[in-house]
Amino acid sequence: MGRPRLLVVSMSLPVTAKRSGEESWSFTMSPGGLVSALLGLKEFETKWIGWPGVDVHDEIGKKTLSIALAEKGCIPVYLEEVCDQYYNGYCNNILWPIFHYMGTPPEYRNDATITYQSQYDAYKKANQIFFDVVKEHYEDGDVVWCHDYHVMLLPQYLKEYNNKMKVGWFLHTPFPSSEMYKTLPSRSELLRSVLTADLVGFHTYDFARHFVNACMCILGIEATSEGVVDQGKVTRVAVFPIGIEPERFINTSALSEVIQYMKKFKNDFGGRKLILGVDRLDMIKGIPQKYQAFEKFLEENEDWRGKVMLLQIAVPTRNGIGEYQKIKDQCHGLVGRINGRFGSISSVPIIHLDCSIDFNQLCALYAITDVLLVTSLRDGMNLVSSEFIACQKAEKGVLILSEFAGAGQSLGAGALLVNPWNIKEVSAAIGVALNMSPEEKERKHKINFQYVKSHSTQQWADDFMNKLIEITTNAKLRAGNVPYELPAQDVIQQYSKSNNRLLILGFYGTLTQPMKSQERRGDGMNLALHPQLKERLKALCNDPKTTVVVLSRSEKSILDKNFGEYNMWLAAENGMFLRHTSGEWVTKIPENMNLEWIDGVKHVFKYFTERTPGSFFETSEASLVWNYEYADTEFGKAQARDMLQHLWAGPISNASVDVVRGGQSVEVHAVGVTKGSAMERILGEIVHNKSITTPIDYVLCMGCFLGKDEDIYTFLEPELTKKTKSFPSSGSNSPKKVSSTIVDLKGENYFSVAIGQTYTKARYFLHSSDDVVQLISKLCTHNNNA
Ligand SMILES: O=P(O)(O)OC[C@H]1O[C@H](O[C@H]2O[C@H](CO)[C@@H](O)[C@H](O)[C@H]2O)[C@H](O)[C@@H](O)[C@@H]1O
Ligand SMILES: O=c1ccn([C@@H]2O[C@H](COP(=O)(O)OP(=O)(O)O)[C@@H](O)[C@H]2O)c(=O)[nH]1
Repeated sequence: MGRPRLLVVSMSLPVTAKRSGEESWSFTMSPGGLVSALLGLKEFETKWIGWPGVDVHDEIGKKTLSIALAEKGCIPVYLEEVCDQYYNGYCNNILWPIFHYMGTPPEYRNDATITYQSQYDAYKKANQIFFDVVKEHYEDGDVVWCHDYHVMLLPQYLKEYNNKMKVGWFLHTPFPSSEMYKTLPSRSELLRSVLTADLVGFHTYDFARHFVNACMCILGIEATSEGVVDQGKVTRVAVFPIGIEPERFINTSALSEVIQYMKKFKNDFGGRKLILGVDRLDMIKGIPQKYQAFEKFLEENEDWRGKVMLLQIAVPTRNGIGEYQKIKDQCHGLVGRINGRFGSISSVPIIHLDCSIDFNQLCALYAITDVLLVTSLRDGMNLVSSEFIACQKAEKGVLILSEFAGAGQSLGAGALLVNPWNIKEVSAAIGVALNMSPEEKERKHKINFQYVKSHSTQQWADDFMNKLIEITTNAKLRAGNVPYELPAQDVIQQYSKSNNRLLILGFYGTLTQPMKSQERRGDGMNLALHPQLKERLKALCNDPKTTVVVLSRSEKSILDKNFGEYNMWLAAENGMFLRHTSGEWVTKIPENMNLEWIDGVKHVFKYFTERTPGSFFETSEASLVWNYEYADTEFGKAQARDMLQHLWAGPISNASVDVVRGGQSVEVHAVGVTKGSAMERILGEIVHNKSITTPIDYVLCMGCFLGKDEDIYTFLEPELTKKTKSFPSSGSNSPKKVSSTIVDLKGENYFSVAIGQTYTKARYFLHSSDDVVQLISKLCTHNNNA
């Protein structure tokens, strides 16, 4: 199968257009790492959709620019009147600062036409325009790869239009902690849209974790090991650290023109050691902090004055935004002060250039640099660091790298990592770098060079695309496996044919009334059997051919109260305790299970229950569940998030427990306590107790279970039970071998059913416990007729 065509969508095209005549256009390369990185995508047939950097209002202009761009594989998106409020406003004045921990900017007060809402409206409109262009150029089978915070609504628009589209979204900036993200007024809509993509990618694990946390805290949805699940739809969240195209830098720095530049620059710098900075002139890059640290270094190291210089390439960016003007003025002020303090007639310590530079010159500078100084206050990745590593020659330079750049995680081992806010620390690192031995420089360089060489842009893109294709292909396969609505007729037919049936039923959400029709209670929930089930269940339980087990996370007393009068098996606390209603409870807690954490957790649950009206918690011997279903939803979510933080910081920090964040609950239990893992013990007990001789030839297993408990559905899958299972016998710790003939399941006599969810390992689903009532009624009718 050939590679699919790739539609890359990003705010900016790789080239910025400038009109040079009515029908003619010239182009320069757009600045920034996103463009540098994506230019490396050589192995895909790619069309790049984005803004050409200019507004074009006449038809001739639009047409000629489209033609000129088509030759470069680019398709223009004209943003026209929304451009300013979209790009300068919502993207770069609202999302950018929040994503980089610079806080939510206050609304403009002096211009009533520019409000938070007007900028968000422009954002929506612009995303709609991007969508229109994608729609026009999309061909069946294409992969649409959306880039960055500028197009967070695009995945939703695309999926609403055509759910079969393969859509990925990658964020090039940090994704902040949910504490910061939640200040964004449109936080939920943006998250929900991004979650419609098939794959969501980030540069680092921290960013991915923050994103998943935000989804859990803000949308109240469940996280899985692979991503997040929202209303049955799984969105994969994964980490893909971007790289550069190393050969491009290695080869360029070997060009004779570049070698000439190297000689020239060395000569120009008069033998002084060179500290280099290459950044867009952006607040996040920490350029003022860099200057302050260099000033401190010069202050404290008189010997180095006149022997070292800092060259800062401050690439112009986002000039339409006031904050970017301010940072420019601030930098100029600092440079003036420092040069005034430490300069001489023949030289100044800092050269600050407000411009881009030619690629060959950039490579030459990287090659002769003694120290590359990266002081980003926050940075998605920072490709400049990798580019510097790739251009090094025989005499190696040192990388000083901010721990707040994504690159800190990849290149930290071969760099001097610093906190850019700590001026003293950065100043000290400058000293260490300038005095580092050639051997140490070589050692550090080697580590990083290996990394840069082996983590190219192409590799990054391949990894993302392969994952996206794998996911969408599996999703297609899975689509065939999506559970079917339970075929009641088959359930009854098989039931009537069988002689030894096993019914495993959950309680909460399965045998209780559907949530909405239950009364809200302030004092916790009085879990109660659905009133319409009482008589019917009794009839089933009394059928000698049928064994009924209620397997619940609830504690013994709740099951006693609801089911004590029925002829059935009760498995409380996910199978930790078991009894037939005619007998006593038997403990199934493994002897070595550590339960010391219980009291601490109970304390935290009590604290939050008292402060969250409508919430309640269930406590049992090996697990606790805090439920906020009847509390205010938003407040409950926020409390759950705080609660988790308290738990991790205290009572469970070293305990072997699993913490499961359900839809509207937090559950803590000893590691490995799942319904599936309890099945062996339960079956062993039943088989032993009933002295079963004929195999179980019918299983109906229904529940509204947490993801971690869905192992119950697979435990009895006919394929798996073909193998011999060993069940521990009653009162003995040694497993008793029970042959697979104890359960004789084939495809048609095994029904695993998830209630109210379609993202499940179960074969079938039912909408709600009302359907369970219907089904059990039908089974009873069969009993009566038989
Ligand atoms: O297009 P601009 O608004 O001028 O900004 C340029 C780009 O800045 C950001 O780049 C990020 O992407 C890099 C590559 O992944 C990463 O190394 C860096 O840390 C980020 O800041 C922005 O995310 C892009 O959308 C802009 O095009
Ligand atoms: O005059 C210049 C100097 C550098 N760069 C490039 O800008 C990118 C900066 O990427 P980085 O990831 O470091 O930060 P970003 O600007 O994307 O935030 C690098 O590829 C640089 O080579 C540029 O476009 N023009």
